[in-house]
Amino acid sequence: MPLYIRRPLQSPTSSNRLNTFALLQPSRIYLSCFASSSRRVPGPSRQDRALLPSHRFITPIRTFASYSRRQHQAKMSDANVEAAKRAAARQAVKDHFDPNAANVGIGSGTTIVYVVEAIKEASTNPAIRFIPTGYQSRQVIVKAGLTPIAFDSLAEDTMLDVAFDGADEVDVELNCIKGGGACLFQEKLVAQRARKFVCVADYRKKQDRLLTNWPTIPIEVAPLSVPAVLRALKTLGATEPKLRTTLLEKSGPLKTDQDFYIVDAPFKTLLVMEDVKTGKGNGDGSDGTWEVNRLSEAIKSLTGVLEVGIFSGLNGPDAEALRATDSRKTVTSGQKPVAVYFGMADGTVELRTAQQ
Ligand SMILES: O=C[C@H](O)[C@H](O)[C@H](O)COP(=O)(O)O
Repeated sequence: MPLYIRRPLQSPTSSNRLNTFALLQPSRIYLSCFASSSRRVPGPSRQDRALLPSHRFITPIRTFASYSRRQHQAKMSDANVEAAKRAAARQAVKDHFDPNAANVGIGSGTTIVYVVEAIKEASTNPAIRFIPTGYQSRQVIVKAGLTPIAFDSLAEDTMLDVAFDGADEVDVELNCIKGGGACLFQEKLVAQRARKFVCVADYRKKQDRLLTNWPTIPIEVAPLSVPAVLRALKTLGATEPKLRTTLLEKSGPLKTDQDFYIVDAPFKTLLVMEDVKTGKGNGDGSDGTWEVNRLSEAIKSLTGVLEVGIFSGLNGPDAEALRATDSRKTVTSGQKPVAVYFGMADGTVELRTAQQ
């Protein structure tokens, strides 16, 4: 149902109060702004009313005190999230970074900055080579005074000792959604090349199932294929897949480090394998439910899709063990983390590991 709300645009004073009407609809936001002192706040215009056959009109009375309290709470919660990321990063580095390592993968995003900070505190050994997963990741490595080396400079048989990265959401089986910051292809390359992938995140990312809090699956797509991929995603059950634009919408679609585009596809909350075993859904899309691995494969098979932002299947050590017994060498590399460190709101760090 459309929602008609009024809210202050800035902290109100008795002489000059800025109010705004916002009509929130799924596809449109109407905004009208006016200054008022003591005069009565007008309701929606006739034109707006025509657009709103069944609107709700809410007129909250907001004081300066409640306004600044909200701002203060938002700042506190931002600080909380950053503290959570830092705590998780420190613990992950303490447990998984070996100062004698040869090659270490470094992911992208805001959390990885704390991982690099903790690595730098543990060692600045110039012999350790850090493999970035994109432009921002390389910048973080260079700024920390560590030694970056491009992924394609690695000898073919060289495995990374460990790769650290963030995630947008993680489920109980350690499947991850990644790509919220438009990095996923190089992150997957690096995770698959690592003996172990260690994920670091804050409490908002810790969920039982994927697509619980995080709304969409990011997919990296060749620009030419975007219309066809959008259509195909709808047939797979994505409700309203969208091409991601830059913050300044008029600048057009957002480009990845590969000069590709990102499509964000919303699906119903995904099932884990256990859900399919216990009859919670077919998990193959036939009844509207998708199991994580099945959806990842279905999206990856679309022409024009470079990579999908679901990290699932095997983890590094499991892939290694299977490969040792696989004479045909068909086992693909692991891409799932062996451990996920979640910084919690109360300052503690929770650990989910592959064995749990
Ligand atoms: O595209 C970005 C990457 O997949 C990030 O690792 C992911 O979005 C998590 O980012 P952040 O640490 O900023 O939450």
